[in-house]
Amino acid sequence: MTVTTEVRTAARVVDAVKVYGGGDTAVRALDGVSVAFPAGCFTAIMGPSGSGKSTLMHCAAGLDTLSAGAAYIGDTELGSLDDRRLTLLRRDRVGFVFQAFNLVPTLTVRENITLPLDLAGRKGDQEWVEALIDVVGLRDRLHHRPSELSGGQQQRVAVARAFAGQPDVVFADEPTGNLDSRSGEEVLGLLGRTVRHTARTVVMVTHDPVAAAHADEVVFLADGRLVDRMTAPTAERVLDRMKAFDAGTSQAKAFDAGTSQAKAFDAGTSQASPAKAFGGGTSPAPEVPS
Ligand SMILES: Nc1ncnc2c1ncn2[C@@H]1O[C@H](COP(=O)(O)OP(=O)(O)OP(=O)(O)O)[C@@H](O)[C@H]1O
Repeated sequence: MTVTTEVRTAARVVDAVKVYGGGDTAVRALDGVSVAFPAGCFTAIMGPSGSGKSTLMHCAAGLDTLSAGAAYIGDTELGSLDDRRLTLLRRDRVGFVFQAFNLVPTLTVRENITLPLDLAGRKGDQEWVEALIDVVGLRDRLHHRPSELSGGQQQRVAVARAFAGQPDVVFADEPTGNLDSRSGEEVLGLLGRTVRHTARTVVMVTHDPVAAAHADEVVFLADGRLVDRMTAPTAERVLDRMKAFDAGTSQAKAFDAGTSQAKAFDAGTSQASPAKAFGGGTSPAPEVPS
């Protein structure tokens, strides 16, 4: 007897193309990417600077739109949704962790964790929220404000907030970029444990092979294309794979004046993302419940 196990897909893009700008200055940031992020897995997206990692994440998460192709959360095609439905989908079915934590400074740790539920007017699953608080190890800090926490603790709050509404998928954009290596390891361990213990899904963009090694699988982008995948990654193997990119692009890099431009765009998009991620409005900080 043959037993086939169907792997559910939490998010995917099909033939994804993203072009920024037009005419001579058009940049093809995604050039026909098809990739599925399996449910219950921790996937890292890696690739050289400017390869399209953030663009892929933003389009897969519904923070930006594709020029061609399709993006799905579960079976929902994002291009078929109007702005209101897309905002609701992001709020109810997607969690986000950003490099800059993006906690609301005037709210306590507990209020920050339950913010997505409060904004949605949902009570959520109390047992799940209490378990999350224990998993992130912040029970004795629940009444503190973010400014009273270390960077690592703040990011642990952001991780708990991302999972609070039991989303289909949590997207993490360089979640350890602002942390020292020890706090970074803690946050990555936490993401990995949450995926394994709760069968939730995480998709993480990172530059760091050590961070990528926490994932179940790494997908590699180069020049807006999916070029490789690696299961059961180790930091050494990921580093070796990245070195192969470096060898291939070192000549081109000598003439590359585009990197700082990419960073500037990055700064722009990561500023814009949190507002959309937590309600879709234009104000960067959500309203504070009294
Ligand atoms: N808003 C934008 N307008 C124009 N070009 C953009 C914009 N955002 C990104 N790009 C370009 O698209 C390409 C892919 O950028 P993206 O930020 O997705 O790459 P990345 O792999 O995340 O880079 P990094 O590792 O440096 O953050 C780059 O060439 C970048 O310059």
